[in-house]
Amino acid sequence: MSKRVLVAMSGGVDSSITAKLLQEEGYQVEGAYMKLHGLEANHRESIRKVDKVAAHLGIPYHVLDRQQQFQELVYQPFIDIYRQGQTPNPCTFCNRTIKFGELLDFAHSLGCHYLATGHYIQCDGQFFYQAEDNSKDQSYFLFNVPRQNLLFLLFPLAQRLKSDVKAMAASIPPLQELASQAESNEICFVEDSYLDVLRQHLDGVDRPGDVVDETGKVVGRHRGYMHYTIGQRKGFDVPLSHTPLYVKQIDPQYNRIVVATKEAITCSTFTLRDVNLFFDPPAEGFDCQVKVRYRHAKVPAHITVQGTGATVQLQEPEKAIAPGQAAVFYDDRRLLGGGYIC
Ligand SMILES: Nc1ncnc2c1ncn2[C@@H]1O[C@H](COP(=O)(O)OP(=O)(O)OP(=O)(O)O)[C@@H](O)[C@H]1O
Repeated sequence: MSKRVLVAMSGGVDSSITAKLLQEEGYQVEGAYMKLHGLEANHRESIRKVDKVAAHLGIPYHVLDRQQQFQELVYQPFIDIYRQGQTPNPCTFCNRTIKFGELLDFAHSLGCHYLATGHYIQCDGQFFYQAEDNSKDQSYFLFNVPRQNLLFLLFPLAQRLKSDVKAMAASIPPLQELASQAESNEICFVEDSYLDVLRQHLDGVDRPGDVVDETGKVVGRHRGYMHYTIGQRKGFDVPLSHTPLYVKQIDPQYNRIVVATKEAITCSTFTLRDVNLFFDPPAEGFDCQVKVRYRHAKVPAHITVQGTGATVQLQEPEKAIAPGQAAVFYDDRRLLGGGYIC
């Protein structure tokens, strides 16, 4: 009997082609759409597309309401972390707890052997590897998936280029509308700016405050501390400075940001919390390459793990080490794990 797979279907082109490819490979496919955020109109439109794709493929699909879990495990932490003056990475929370947590449990409860998504990532059951299509590689966001769950994951787009996936959809009449739609938002519940989301829940998002230098001297004004991320160079006003200044520290208690020169914001040692690894690390630590932001290049580093935390020692100092963001470890294209910057 063919193996059963649950495909996480968003109504987008990637997961629709994922379902099609698996069906062509002989899997018995069913879909699942999850209601995560509270944007009802978006759900209606997405479910309409899932329904159309499922009808074309002749597969059943489930609509799961996971709004409460999403609120608790992804959305509220996102708000809390910004309020604390840090920069969260909500997709990594969702991937750990919902997409590759709850949804995998649901797949197993149905009797499916595997869960598949339209992520651009490779997986051999033990490790993730960066996708063939570098421009779409989503490995950074998957560092926190529970290690034991990798055995049950399938990613048919691993070796594909986004352009080929779109071309494939464009050649199938019921999927054509998916091929031409714009890329989905980076964060599914942020329609325009993350600040609009924060404004719905917090006072003071746009409360101006002082910009100070490293000695504490007031040198300018800012628009509200939640507008900033460590390493940011724009969006605050320091009238008398002739050198470019960057955000070095965010002080939510006094609604202040500390700015400094580029040299002063670089650092080569920092610590991580909530570390997740796909292998057992040696006691003396290990060498790897680290990405401290999604769009940053990897840099060589040595990692020492202590309990659920770790210390990262970079070979060369980096700027913009932002608390709340993920530091993700690689061995060339292989993803080793990562943690959240303290
Ligand atoms: N609401 C959802 N319900 C079920 N699965 C989802 C949902 N949102 C995303 N996914 C799954 O997670 C994958 C990656 O999500 P992401 O938001 O990065 O979408 P994407 O790269 O634009 O993919 P797609 O074109 O399938 O929307 C999707 O391909 C899909 O398998």
